[in-house]
Amino acid sequence: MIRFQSVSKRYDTGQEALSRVDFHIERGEMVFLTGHSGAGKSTLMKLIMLMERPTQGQIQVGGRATERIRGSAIAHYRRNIGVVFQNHQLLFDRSVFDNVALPLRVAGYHDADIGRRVRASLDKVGLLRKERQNPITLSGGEQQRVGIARAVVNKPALILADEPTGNLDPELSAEIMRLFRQFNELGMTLVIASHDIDLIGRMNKRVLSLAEGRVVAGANPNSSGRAEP
Ligand SMILES: Nc1ncnc2c1ncn2[C@@H]1O[C@H](COP(=O)(O)OP(=O)(O)OP(=O)(O)O)[C@@H](O)[C@H]1O
Repeated sequence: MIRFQSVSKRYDTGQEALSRVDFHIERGEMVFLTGHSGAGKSTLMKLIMLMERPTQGQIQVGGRATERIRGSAIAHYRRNIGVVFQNHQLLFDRSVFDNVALPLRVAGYHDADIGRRVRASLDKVGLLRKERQNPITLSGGEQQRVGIARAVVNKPALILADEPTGNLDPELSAEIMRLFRQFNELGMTLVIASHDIDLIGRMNKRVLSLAEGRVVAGANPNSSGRAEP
């Protein structure tokens, strides 16, 4: 699903965020991405999203060489990737329903389709009853679940989550992880960047570890990159 081959990224400032990174994530895997602050986790995600381009090396996503994806093809490519952020980036001047509907409206879906898909997605995260509320009236954990419903409403093959539990207490974090596991069981591939070593340890999934822009563990599906219990 995702293959990095000798990928380096140097920003215009001269900072080398990733250095000759090699790894492979198979379709249907759920992988944690970990490493200290500044290790390159967000840069790796931005390269997959085509928000940044590598200075060296090749990136394949879904069997496609991403360097060939340019111009108007980028928006189309991104529709197959759901993104979840720590600060979920909800719009507080619209309802929960409208927030989740946004990617479908951008993609030009018909209203009837939008209604059906948004409700199915809100149902999965347990927020169907709150569709008319403004997200500002929801708790932090509920807001994060709205962000997750929006990320999966398109039924993407791949979900990227950057510190999705950063602001949440341990119980809510575990709940978000249960949701991610359910999506994984439905066949989605997930890459989750997190600092939360305890939480990652309990999930018993592969851990891809970065240190100073290099992969130090868990580069391949069969590598022993699991967190210590
Ligand atoms: N747009 C940018 N321009 C210049 N340098 C950048 C840019 N974005 C990131 N960097 C640098 O690249 C390195 C890796 O940053 P990145 O954000 O990928 O790390 P991270 O592992 O996600 O960190 P954190 O856990 O703190 O979010 C850091 O040294 C950072 O300062």
